Amino acid sequence: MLHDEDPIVAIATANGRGAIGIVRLSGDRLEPLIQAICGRTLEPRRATHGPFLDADGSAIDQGLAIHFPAPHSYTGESVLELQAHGGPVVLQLLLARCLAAAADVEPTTGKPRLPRLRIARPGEFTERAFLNDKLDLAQAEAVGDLIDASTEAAARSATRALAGAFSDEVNALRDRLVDLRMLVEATLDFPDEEIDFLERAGALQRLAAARGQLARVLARARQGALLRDGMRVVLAGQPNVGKSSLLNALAGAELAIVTDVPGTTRDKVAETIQIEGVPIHVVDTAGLRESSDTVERIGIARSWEAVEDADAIVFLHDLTRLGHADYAAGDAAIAARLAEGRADAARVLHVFNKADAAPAVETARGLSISAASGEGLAELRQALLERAGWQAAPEGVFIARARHVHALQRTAAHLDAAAQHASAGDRALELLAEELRLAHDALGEITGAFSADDLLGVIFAGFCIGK
Ligand SMILES: Nc1nc2c(c(=O)[nH]1)N(C=O)[C@@H](CNc1ccc(C(=O)N[C@@H](CCC(=O)O)C(=O)O)cc1)CN2
Ligand SMILES: Nc1nc2c(ncn2[C@@H]2O[C@H](COP(=O)(O)OP(=O)(O)OP(=O)(O)O)[C@@H](O)[C@H]2O)c(=O)[nH]1
Ligand SMILES: [Mg+2]
Repeated sequence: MLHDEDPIVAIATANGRGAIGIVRLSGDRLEPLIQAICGRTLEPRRATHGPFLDADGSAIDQGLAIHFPAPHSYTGESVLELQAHGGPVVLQLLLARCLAAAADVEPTTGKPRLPRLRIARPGEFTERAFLNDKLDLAQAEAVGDLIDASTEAAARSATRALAGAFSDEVNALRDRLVDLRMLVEATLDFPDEEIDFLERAGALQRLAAARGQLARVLARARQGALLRDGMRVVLAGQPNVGKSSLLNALAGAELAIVTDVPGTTRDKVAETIQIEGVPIHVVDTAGLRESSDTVERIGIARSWEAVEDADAIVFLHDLTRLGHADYAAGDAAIAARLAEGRADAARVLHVFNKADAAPAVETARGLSISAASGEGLAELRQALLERAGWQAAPEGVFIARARHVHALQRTAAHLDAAAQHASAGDRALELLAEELRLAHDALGEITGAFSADDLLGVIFAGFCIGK
């Protein structure tokens, strides 16, 4: 599972640029290396100040060394941390020294004194933590999500998932499914009893309760996935309606060029903003119109590509020009093209700009805003959040991935099928058992914990059917 010919290979990385940088090693039998680099043995888990020695005995740096003997470490293996000054050169020297020391051989026997040491692959420390049961899969993924978090809310929810908030919910659900499966599997051994027995044992209420709990976890996982991945919003509309002005107003910075010349924006300008901690990837586009200018035509083609990719489209209109026939024709052409795309009515948000200079439209037609004065922007932010499906206050949310949402959806589908097989019309006990097994498998994919042995263990421990 470690993808290595030699399972005791140790891995190393050098991280950090700034005040402090760490060379971190994980593997087995690190003691000879500690002796070589630190010139002494280290008390377990105690930070010790001293020189990091080069091969000739000179000091590469003075720093803190910590040895975490297995299994009480991040990876569950023996870990050595050399906490040095955070300059790239000093860290590279230290890393090279570790690799060289590990390549060193016993003079008398010619055998290496250390396990092979190589540079770690990305994520390999956390992968080893997972393989050694220090973290489950959802927690290991949360480590990556914490590091990549683009907003404070995303970071906090990743920390919650890393601490096990998501895994705990999944495991509670799994325990319910295991209980149910035990009952159903036991019933299968008594053909006379069938579903009536399960009914009397309360299995069907338990199934419904598990389904309800799953729906709540799914709703929270969806919120978590939104915090992680955010939503792509495209600002589209005719030239000069104020798309670039709106991007700048939402971002609070002069990102895109604004002029009164129609056709100012030639290429996409993208920025990630956050609304209540939800990352919103906003793309400003070239104004949509018929054009004979080569460059502008390419820009407009890119606008349409952005529209295709978007989760939501802000179709921006200009209140000051609503009455003009040319303008109305331009908007109608865009609306027609939007209607050709995939499920677009649901993705399009009509927004009317320049409310500072012309009367607003009635709210049924869309939001009236002013990119210039800021009027209506709070409502627009709320409307975007609503489009994204954001409901929760971020406090309770744990980070999640599309993979988790899909696994939960498949679990839900199998539970629904199980309920169908349990129902009066169907009463197919074997199929009910099979759907519960599939639900259990799908759920187990989230934490990576599922294996058939787990379930068999529980069944054999919980029941003594005498077979
Ligand atoms: N210096 C340093 N800081 C770091 C890390 C690291 O590896 N090194 N981490 C890297 O991501 C994170 C902290 N994660 C860690 C998780 C577990 C253990 C650990 O020693 N676990 C042992 C003992 C637990 C205990 O005594 O409470 C264990 O699980 O047995 C260490 C760091 C962030 N900060
Ligand atoms: N009165 C008023 N003028 C605005 C508002 N928003 C933008 N404008 C003006 O409208 C003109 C066009 O603004 P832009 O933001 O460049 O418009 P655009 O939609 O990006 O235009 P293209 O890039 O050409 O497609 C500029 O003169 C802006 O100052 C607004 O809310 N009120
Ligand atoms: Mg523009």
